[in-house]
Amino acid sequence: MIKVGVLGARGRMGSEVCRAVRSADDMELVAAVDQGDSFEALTAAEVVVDFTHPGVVMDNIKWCVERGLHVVVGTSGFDPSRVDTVRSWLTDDSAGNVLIAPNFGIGAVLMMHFAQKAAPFFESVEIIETHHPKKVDAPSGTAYRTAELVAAARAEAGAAPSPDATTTEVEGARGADVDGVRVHAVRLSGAIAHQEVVLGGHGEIFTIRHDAMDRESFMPGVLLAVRKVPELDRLTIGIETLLGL
Ligand SMILES: NC(=O)C1=CN([C@@H]2O[C@H](COP(=O)(O)OP(=O)(O)OC[C@H]3O[C@@H](n4cnc5c(N)ncnc54)[C@H](OP(=O)(O)O)[C@@H]3O)[C@@H](O)[C@H]2O)C=CC1
Ligand SMILES: O=C(O)C1=N[C@H](C(=O)O)C[C@H](O)C1
Repeated sequence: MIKVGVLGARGRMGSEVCRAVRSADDMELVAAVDQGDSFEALTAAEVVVDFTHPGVVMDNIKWCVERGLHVVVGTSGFDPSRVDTVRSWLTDDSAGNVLIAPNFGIGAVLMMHFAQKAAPFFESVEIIETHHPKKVDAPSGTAYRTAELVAAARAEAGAAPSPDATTTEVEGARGADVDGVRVHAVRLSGAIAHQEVVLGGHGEIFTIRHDAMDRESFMPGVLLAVRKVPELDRLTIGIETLLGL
């Protein structure tokens, strides 16, 4: 039995993770911790799952790895400098391993993978993410990661920047620039988590779209990460390699 602790246990994702862990035959939920609770109960865990807030997740990871706990992180807000900081905490062999995944949905991971593959073949690429209005960060971690992957694939292939003749604009009209890729964030009642990667070429537009209609969709990826993180090498970004991609 893998002993699992959950941080952010009363949140939208944390509560779903607690349910999924309780239902898994090979896991035991030993700690469910949220804002204001003592972290001490987490020391009974082998793996801690964090779905909290971008403002606190770094402290949470540090607390866990210093105690040799492995951490599966779903919380968003990871730019390259945060990733480097986490890596710097894992040089000691006594530290736990960390897996940070911008998205645990199998379809969302495939969307990112296909976008990366398609990106060098089209002149233009932009990303539109749509989320529920209670989401605290923009753009989403998934959109940010997709832009990084798309930009890296285009750079490796020697692709030119997406053409854009805009010289005057109302600020924000063209979205955020992430590594040269435009990312647009929509916040909409009724939405959960949705993303389109739109690629434009000569006389054609190719759209790769993913919709998460229920937070249950993230659970197979979270449970897979919990099972695998103890045997991974220090820091892993995304669950792509766990899926054989
Ligand atoms: N990787 C993925 O597949 C997915 C990632 N996410 C990400 O997960 C994160 C959480 O999302 P969501 O569940 O919707 O957010 P919620 O606000 O519903 O849940 C976050 C929970 O964490 C609690 N919390 C805040 N600070 C702490 C702390 N220091 N210690 C313990 N608990 C704390 C919050 O308490 P309080 O409300 O009192 O502040 C809240 O209960 C976001 O960054 C989101 O983008 C979401 C879905 C999928
Ligand atoms: O806040 C959410 O809901 C989600 N957050 C993650 C992100 O920022 O990409 C994953 C998913 O999009 C849902």
